[in-house]
Amino acid sequence: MTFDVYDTTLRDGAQQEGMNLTVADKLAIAPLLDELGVGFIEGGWPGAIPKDTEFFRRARTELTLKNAVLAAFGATRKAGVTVDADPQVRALLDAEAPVVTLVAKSDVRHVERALRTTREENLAMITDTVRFLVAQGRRVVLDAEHFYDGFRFDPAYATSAVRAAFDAGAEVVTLCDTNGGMLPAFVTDVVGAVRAAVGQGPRLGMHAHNDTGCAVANSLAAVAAGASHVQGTVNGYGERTGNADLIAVVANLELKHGVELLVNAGLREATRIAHAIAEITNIAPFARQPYVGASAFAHKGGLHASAIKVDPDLYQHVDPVAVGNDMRMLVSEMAGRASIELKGRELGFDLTGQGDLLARVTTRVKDAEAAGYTYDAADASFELLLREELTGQRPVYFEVESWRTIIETLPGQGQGRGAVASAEATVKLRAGGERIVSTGEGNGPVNALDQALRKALVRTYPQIERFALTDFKVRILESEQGTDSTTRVLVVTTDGERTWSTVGVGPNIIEASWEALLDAHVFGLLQAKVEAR
Ligand SMILES: CC(=O)SCCNC(=O)CCNC(=O)[C@H](O)C(C)(C)COP(=O)(O)OP(=O)(O)OC[C@H]1O[C@@H](n2cnc3c(N)ncnc32)[C@H](O)[C@@H]1OP(=O)(O)O
Ligand SMILES: CC(=O)C(=O)O
Repeated sequence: MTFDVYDTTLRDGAQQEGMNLTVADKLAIAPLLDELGVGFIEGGWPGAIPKDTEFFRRARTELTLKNAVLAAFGATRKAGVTVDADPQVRALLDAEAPVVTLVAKSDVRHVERALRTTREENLAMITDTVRFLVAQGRRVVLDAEHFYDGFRFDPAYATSAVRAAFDAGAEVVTLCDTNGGMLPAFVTDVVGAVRAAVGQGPRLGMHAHNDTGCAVANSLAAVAAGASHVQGTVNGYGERTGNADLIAVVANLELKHGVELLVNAGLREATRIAHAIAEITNIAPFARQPYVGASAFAHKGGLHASAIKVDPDLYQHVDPVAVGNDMRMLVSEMAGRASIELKGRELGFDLTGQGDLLARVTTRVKDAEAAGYTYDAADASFELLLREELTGQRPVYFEVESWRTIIETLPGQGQGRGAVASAEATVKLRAGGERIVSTGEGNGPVNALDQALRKALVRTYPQIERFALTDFKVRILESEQGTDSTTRVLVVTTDGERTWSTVGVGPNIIEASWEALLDAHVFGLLQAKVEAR
C-alpha cells in the first residue's frame, strides 16, 4: 500500500508565531527533511510570498533531494476568474515543483462567508484548478480546509468537494482539521464516512492542528480509519498551537504498528534532525517533546532507576535508539543508589558493588538539594562531587586566597537604570606554583569576577582561553525572605565542542555565581585532560 509522509514544516510550520525563515534557512532545512526520509516537502506558497517564490527558483539548482519530492502550496483559482488567467495558479506552475497542493474550501459557511461565492462556483474552482494542473503534468494534492467542521455542518457538501477533486484527477484529498478542534472519535467517524462515500480506491489524507492537544492522536485515528497520507511538521511547528508533530506520528506508526514509512530507516536519525532544524529556526527545542525531546528518556525517580538497572524496558516505552535519542539518568533529591550508579556509568565510572560510596553520594546529593543545589540541571557539578567521593578530594588546579568585587555608579546618578559606571573585581590565588593577583572589569560584578579569574589562570592553563560562558540563570529560593533569600545560580560553559553546566548556591548572588564559576573552570580543565594536583 502507498503511504505518504508529507512534511509541511516549511509552509504551515513557518506560519508559527515568531518563526521567520529565510530562503537560506529553507534550503538548509529541506535536506534534513530529505534525510529523515519523508516523501514530500512542502516548500511554501510561491506567488504569495516572495521568499517562497525565490525558494522554488533556487531549489532547482541548489537542492538535490534523494528521497522526497517538492510540493508547491497555493489556493484554487479565485471565484469568477478563469484558471489560466489566475496569477496565483500561474505562479504554482512557475515554481516547477512536481507536486502542487491546493487549499480549497469544503465548509459551505466558508464558501459563502469567506469566499463570498456560491456552492457551485466553489466546486468549479476545485475542478478547474485540479484539472488544469494535472493537464500541465503536476501531481495534485487537494487540502480540503475546515473539512471536519464543514462535514459536521453539511456532510453532503463537504463530500461533494472531495468528489470534485478526485473526479478532476487529484492524487490525494487531505481532510484538514484547520481549526484544530477535533477529537479522535469524530475523526474516525468522518474518515470512515468519507471512505464509504468515495470507495476504497481514492486516497485520503489527514492534516491536523493541535488546538485540542490531539493533533497526533487525530492523525493516528485518521490513518486507522483509512487515510494513507499524513501531513505534519517537525517539532510540531505551525499556526497557533501548531500542527501534528510529524516525527511523533511516524514514530507511533512505525514503532507501535510496525509499518515502515521513512526511507533508509530515517527514524533512527530523528532526534538529531529535529534538533538541527530547531537550531535553524532558532526556536529552543522543547525538552518534553515525545520521542525526540531531551527529557523523553531522562529518568529522575530513584525507583525508576532501580528497575532500569535491571532492564531499561521496565520504564521505557521504546528503545531510545529507535529514534536516535539517549537514555539519561538525572541525579537529584529524588535519586536513590541505583540512580547514582547508573549516572556514574553514564559518566564513565563503574560503581558496581560500591554500596557505601553510593550511599554517601546519595546522602550528599539529597542534603545539597535540600540546601538549594540542583544537580539534574548541573551535570558537571555532580561529576565533581562524585569524583571527590571517589578519590577523597576535588581535582585541584588552583587555590583561591580571596576575591572581591566593586561596582560604582556615576557621580550624582545613583538612581535607576544605566547608573553603573564600572564593575571591577580582584582575585588572589595560587596556580602553577605562583601567587597571582589579577583584576578584571566587566559590565557587572559577575562578569568582572569571571574576567579576573580567567586572567589569573590563563598563563598556567591556556585551555581557559577557549572557555566561554553561554548561559547564566539566577533563581531566588525561599523568595518570601526578599533580599535575604538564598540564591541559586546555574552557569553553562562551552569550549566550542562540549557544553557543561554547574551550580552555585549562596546567601547572595555574587557568592553563588562565584561557586558556579569555579566549578565551571575546574570541570573544563578536567575535560581538557589537564592533570590536577
Ligand atoms: C489554512 C491555511 O493555513 S491556508 C495557508 C494560509 N497561508 C497564508 O495565508 C500565507 C500566504 N498568504 C498571503 O500571502 C496572502 O494572504 C495572499 C497573497 C494569499 C492573498 O493576499 P490578498 O490578495 O491581499 O488577500 P487576503 O489575504 O486579504 O484575502 C485572501 C483572498 O483569497 C481568497 N481565498 C481564500 N481561500 C481561498 C481558496 N481556497 N481559493 C481561492 N481563493 C481563496 C479570499 O476569499 C480572499 O479573496 P478576496 O481578496 O477576493 O477577498
Ligand atoms: C491547509 C491547511 O494548512 C489547513 O487547513 O490547516
